[in-house]
Amino acid sequence: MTGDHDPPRSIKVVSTAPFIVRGPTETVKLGNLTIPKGVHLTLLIGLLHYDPKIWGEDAKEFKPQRFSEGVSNATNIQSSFVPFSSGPRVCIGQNFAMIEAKIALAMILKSFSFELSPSYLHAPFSVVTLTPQFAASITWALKLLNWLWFKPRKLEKFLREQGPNGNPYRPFLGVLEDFVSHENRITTTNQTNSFIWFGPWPRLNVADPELIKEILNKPDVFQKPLPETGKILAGGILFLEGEKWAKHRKIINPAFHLEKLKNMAPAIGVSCSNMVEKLKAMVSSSNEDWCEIDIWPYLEDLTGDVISRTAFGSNHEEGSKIFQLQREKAKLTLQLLQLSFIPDGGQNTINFVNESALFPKSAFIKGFIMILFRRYLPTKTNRKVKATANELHSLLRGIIDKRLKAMERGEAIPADDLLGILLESNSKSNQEHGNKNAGMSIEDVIEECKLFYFAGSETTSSLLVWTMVLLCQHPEWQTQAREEVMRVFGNSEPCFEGLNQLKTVTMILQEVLRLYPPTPLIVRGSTETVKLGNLTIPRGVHLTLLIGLLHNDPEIWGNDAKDFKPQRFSEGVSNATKIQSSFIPFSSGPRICIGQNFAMIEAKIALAMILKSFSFELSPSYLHAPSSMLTLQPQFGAPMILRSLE
Ligand code: HEM
Repeated sequence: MTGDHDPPRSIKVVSTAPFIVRGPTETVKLGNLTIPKGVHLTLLIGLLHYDPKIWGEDAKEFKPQRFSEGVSNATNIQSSFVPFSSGPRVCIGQNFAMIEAKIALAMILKSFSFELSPSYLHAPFSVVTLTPQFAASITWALKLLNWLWFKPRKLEKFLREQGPNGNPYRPFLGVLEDFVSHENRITTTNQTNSFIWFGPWPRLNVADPELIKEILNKPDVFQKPLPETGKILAGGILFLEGEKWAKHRKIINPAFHLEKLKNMAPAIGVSCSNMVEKLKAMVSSSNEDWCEIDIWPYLEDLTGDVISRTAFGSNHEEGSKIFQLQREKAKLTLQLLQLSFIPDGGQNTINFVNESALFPKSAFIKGFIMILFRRYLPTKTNRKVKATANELHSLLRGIIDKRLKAMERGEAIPADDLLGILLESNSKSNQEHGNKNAGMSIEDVIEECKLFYFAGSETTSSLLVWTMVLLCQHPEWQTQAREEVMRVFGNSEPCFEGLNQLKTVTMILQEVLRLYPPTPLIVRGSTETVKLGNLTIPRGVHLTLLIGLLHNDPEIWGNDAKDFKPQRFSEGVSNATKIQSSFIPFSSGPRICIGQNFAMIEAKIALAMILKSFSFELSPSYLHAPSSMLTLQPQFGAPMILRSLE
């Protein structure tokens, strides 16, 4: 639009053609009519040009001489000749078109005389020139159709021809039901050769250790599908890819080096000892020497508190507030998903092959729809999620700004917490590249801090709770672990140096990670068509890496695969199975969990402190219901009877 005047605000273009269409953006008066928004007006240029009232009785005749005195004298009604439209949006190319037409005509006239062939049929018809807007709508409609129907059908055919089986594709809620009933039963006997539907994407199950290894070793080819859905809960490195991921990973890595973690061990100890003190107070306030407590919320609080302390050190108070807000936000968001398992009937170990737990489909579908519209519907929960997210963001920004200002003033910033190490590593990266924007932006740092809570607290509390449950179910291992802790630490507080000597505790934690991996499955999608084993995987197929199933496979772990036997790790992880890379609770390859050492140190300190202070057994009210939403959690908590030992 290069006219001297802007088009009238109340009329907007709908399309251009031999006729022109307009639609008012608000109710307007037009002559005697009131035209509300939503009514389209077809401006019939053709009819106008043939109108005898305007052009005379010979309106339909070819009489160029009517223009002999110029356009303005050709009719008595001005603006009746609008082949190029009129007003501010008059055709910008009218002169171009006239020049071109004149040159072409002049050359033809110079070279030829011409007459109509007898075969000529006079049949002018109008081909609508699509406006970009119109074209875009059609393109989008076709894309949508392709996405929802043609592509899934093509992928399905492609997969079936190669062997894998699954339910036929049924768009919309049909495929959701498929997802619900299959994914969550973690299902069927022939896992690896089957797929389920997740929306229009087929998800192929993979539980072969070699294939899983191959997938995880090629993070550029096998990336996280739908990172946007993950970002609803957290941002940061977990959902980054390519160069940005590599940059963040390099900057964050130093924060998780062992010598840094060693410095964080005392802070972890403080959080653990605070929790133990609270539990002791509960026991001593009861009339007996024991007390029934649901240990799950205590462990959730513990791992959040540990991140608050280790991430923000001196700003621990603000860190705790951040944790509360983060948890509130995650809970509100998960409320929208409302997913849950029905208990599996009190089995001793979760059985990933024959798991009969089911999601209530209606709750799932309702939750899924709600999350889809989460950003658009101003529901009470949505508004609360947004307000919480804003508060969280400004708190984090406040802490980071304070630290950055201190750095600018040349003050020594605390470099023994995750945030300090992150900022230090970031500023090193800026210096190395001689560019103050080479590292992460403040927004990036904020996202990474939020991710520490998300990735680090639910996972570690999951490990701790299942460890306690299994130690209740196998009291002989509880006794052995306690004896070891007492041998190593005696009456002193557990410290970093002693953790390496906790062989039995380590074996127990590993066996729990095998049977109850906090992240029982991870998903990838290929960025291009690739060979994977005997299969060709086109882009658009998702791959579900069934860590839980892999950890329970009798062919890998033996016939006692489902039993709790920490002794299988007595010679270390590499000797626990014949097939290497079959134990991957922290994933593997370049994107292996950055916090695995952190998690193990935290779990050992916490467990050592609990074992020193209490003996524990399951309460009769305990219901064994491992439920996997994002991490494996006890759906009905973990009520236990704690007896004080000190
Ligand atoms: C028992 C505890 C934990 C388990 C079982 C666990 C498991 C995992 C797994 C399976 C992944 C890979 C996810 C994927 O690629 O889709 C992962 C990634 C990650 N974990 Fe952990 N995690 C634990 C604790 C932690 C802790 C304590 C932190 C930090 C404080 C942490 C931070 C991360 C981060 C940042 C990533 C993303 C790494 C990347 O993409 O490069 N995790 N974790």
